[in-house]
Formats: sequence, structure tokens, C-alpha cells
Amino acid sequence: MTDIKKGLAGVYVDYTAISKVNPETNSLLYRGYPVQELAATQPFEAVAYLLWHGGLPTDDELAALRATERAHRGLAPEVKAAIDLLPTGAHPMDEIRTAVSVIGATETAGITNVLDAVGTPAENLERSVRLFAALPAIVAYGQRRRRGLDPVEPRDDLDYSANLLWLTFGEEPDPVVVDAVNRSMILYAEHSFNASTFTARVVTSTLSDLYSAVVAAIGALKGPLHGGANEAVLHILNEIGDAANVVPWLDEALGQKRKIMGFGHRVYKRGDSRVPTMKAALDMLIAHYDRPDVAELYETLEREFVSRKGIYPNLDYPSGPAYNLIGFDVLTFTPLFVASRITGWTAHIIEQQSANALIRPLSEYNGPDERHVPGYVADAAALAVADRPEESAG
Ligand SMILES: CC(=O)SCCNC(=O)CCNC(=O)[C@H](O)C(C)(C)COP(=O)(O)OP(=O)(O)OC[C@H]1O[C@@H](n2cnc3c(N)ncnc32)[C@H](O)[C@@H]1OP(=O)(O)O
Ligand SMILES: O=C([O-])CC(=O)C(=O)O
Repeated sequence: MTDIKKGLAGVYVDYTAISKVNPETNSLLYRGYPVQELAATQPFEAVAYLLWHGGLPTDDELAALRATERAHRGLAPEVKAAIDLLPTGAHPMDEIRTAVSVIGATETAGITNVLDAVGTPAENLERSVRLFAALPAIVAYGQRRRRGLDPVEPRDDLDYSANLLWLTFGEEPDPVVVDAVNRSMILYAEHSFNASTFTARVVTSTLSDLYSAVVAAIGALKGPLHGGANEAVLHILNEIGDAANVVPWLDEALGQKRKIMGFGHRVYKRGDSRVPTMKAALDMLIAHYDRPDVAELYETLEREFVSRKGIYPNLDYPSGPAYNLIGFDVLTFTPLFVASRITGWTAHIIEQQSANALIRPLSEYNGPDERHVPGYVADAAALAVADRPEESAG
């Protein structure tokens, strides 16, 4: 009997030096640093540098990364034109997927030999920084377009998180809000072999290019069992409406065997290491916007669900209401995750390229027994193939 590992649960498929998720100690390390320490002390640009290079940047290295990032912040005309071709009702994850495809096709134009598309590590690092720089304008434009607003020009005097807010809202961002966004970007940046990162590594393993891997990862992240859960959390909170409705709502939802979005995790079974840091950021926003009702609903649902099911919140649970308080459209939440996770994805793409093996698992066939097309008469070539030793797996 073949031992099938459905969903690859519990299976180690490779090494990584980028991050360590430890459910036993409930910890997450990026290149050895606890993520909580990074969120409390670093700008997101420094964490991006850490993920790509393996160490925190010196002042000069950070200044150089920031200079490149600021030089590539603009919304490229061909990207804007491609987004404008999409219906305004298109999901922004589809806009971003399209935008990255356009950037990839533009940047790799002229490469006529598929063997050259994969790029050198240095080229892929440059491509990664440019995508990292470009994404805030793309995410922000999606939200502004849905609101009938023109894009705003990026600001060279603002760091990454402040500029993201500026591009979205066109207003001087408040430092409390900038701090919360910076922390959320750091917390979302990287999480070992999660589904979207693994998708990026599968695509990379075929020697395809970085953009194709990122486009595929965006598709994987969109699903509500993964990144789409931060959007889904808000739908649930809106459906419940008020803390007083939690108990009857949960009775009904659990009676219908609904999954409660923002709870549960494939690896962490005793709570997500990132939640306390993001909950603290949410609390800062709740105080800033004076919205104790948000805390009441959040905490009541958490308390009730955990006491009934013993399943804890994941990072999407505090991130959803935090982004909502800031004023991001609910549809923009998962795109914000993309803007952050681009750092982790691209670090993994480069790591996969450095020690590549084609990722191709096996499946146990459970379809119909061999049968034949009526009237088919095997020719000599087919008979010769049939004579080869049998392969056991599909
Ligand atoms: C950033 C991120 O991507 S974090 C994940 C974001 N996703 C979500 O928040 C979606 C909701 N959560 C889930 O669907 C799951 O917890 C997952 C997919 C994240 C992880 O799940 P897995 O490890 O595959 O466990 P699985 O889905 O099999 O759940 C195990 C049991 O717990 C239950 N369960 C797990 N999560 C939930 C939930 N959120 N609500 C209700 N029940 C749940 C399942 O129904 C299942 O019950 P059963 O054994 O009676 O059938
Ligand atoms: O690790 C996972 O399976 C999902 C997750 O939390 C992430 O990608 O941040």
C-alpha cells in the first residue's frame, strides 16, 4: 500500500536557509533573526535585504537598496495600460498577476533562447528589487481605479511603507499607520515552504523565469485557504457585525461545518508566531482610530472559536481588520500580502536556482484498468514501446 501524503502534509522536500518556522517553540526566524525583533526595529527595506542577502544591511547597503527601490517606484505606462484594459470589477489579484506578467514580458523581451530566460543570480536579484519597488504603485492604482481616482506620483522622501500609503490615499500618512503597515509587511514577508512559495519553487525548478514563478505564486496566494484569507476574514467580521452576534453566528456556522477564515494553520497547531505582533499593531490602530468595537468583535470571536475548537488565529486574522481600519478596500488586502511576500518568493526562487532539482512527485493511479479504443490496431512502433520494462508510477 503506497503511503500517500495528501497535501504533502509533514513532508520535507528540500533545505532552505531563508526562514525557519518552528511550531514547537512557536517561533519564526528570518535568516536566524526572530521576526518579532525585526518588526520592532527594522524598516521593511532592511528585511527585504536580509531575505535576499542573508544578513542585515549596513547603512551604506540599506541606502543603496533604498536608492534603487525609489528609482523604480513609478507605475510603468505599459503596466497601467494593461490594468486599464481589465474591467474595474476584476479582482485586484488578477490585476497584479497581469501586471507582473507584463513586466516580465517587457523585461525579458529579446531573449529568444528559452535556456537564457532563467537569468543569473545577479540578474534575478535585480529583477526582484525592481518588482519589490513596482508593486506598491500597482496595488495602490488598483484601489484608486476602483474609486475612480487617478494614480499619484511616488514620493522620493518617503520610505517604502509611507510611500505605499501615500500612493494609495494621496495624503501625508500618519506615523502610527506607517508603523503598522511596516510591521505587517515584515510579518507577511516570508514563511518557508507555504503553498505560494512552493508554487514559485516548482515553476523555478523547470528552469522557467522569475516572473513566471511569481505569476504562479500570485495565483496560489489568491486562494482563501492561503493569502485570500485576510480578505475572507473581513467578510466574516462584516457578516457577524457586532460582538453580541458572535455566539449565534458561530453556532450556525459550525453547524453548517463552515471554515472560519483566519483560524487554523497547516504547521502551527498551537497558534501562529506572528499573531501577537500583528495584534499589537491592530491594537495601536484601534486606539488611533478610537474603534473599541473592532477589538470587542475580534476578541469575542477569537475567544469563542478557540474555546470550542482549540484552533487558533493565523496572521490573516489581525491583518484583515488592521488593513480595514487604515482604509484599504477589502479587495486590496491580499494584494498587500503580495507586495510583502514578493521578497520571500524571490529569495526562494534564487535559492531554488542555486541548488536546483526538478520538482516532480509521484501519484498512485486509481483510475480505470487498462482498456483499448475499439478498432485500434497496434502498429510496430507502439508494440516496440510496449515491450519496454514497465514503469510502476505515474
Ligand atoms: C497566511 C496564511 O496562509 S495562514 C492560513 C490562512 N487560511 C485560513 O485562515 C483559512 C481557514 N483555515 C483552514 O482552512 C485550515 O486551518 C488550513 C487550510 C489553513 C490548514 O489546514 P490543514 O492543516 O490542512 O488542516 P485541515 O483543513 O485538514 O483541518 C483539520 C481539522 O480542523 C478543522 N479546521 C481547520 N481550520 C478550521 C477553520 N478555520 N474553521 C473551522 N474548522 C477548521 C477542519 O475542518 C478539520 O476538521 P476535521 O478533522 O473534523 O475534518
Ligand atoms: O505557511 C503557510 O502555510 C501559510 C502562511 O502562514 C504563510 O504563507 O505566511
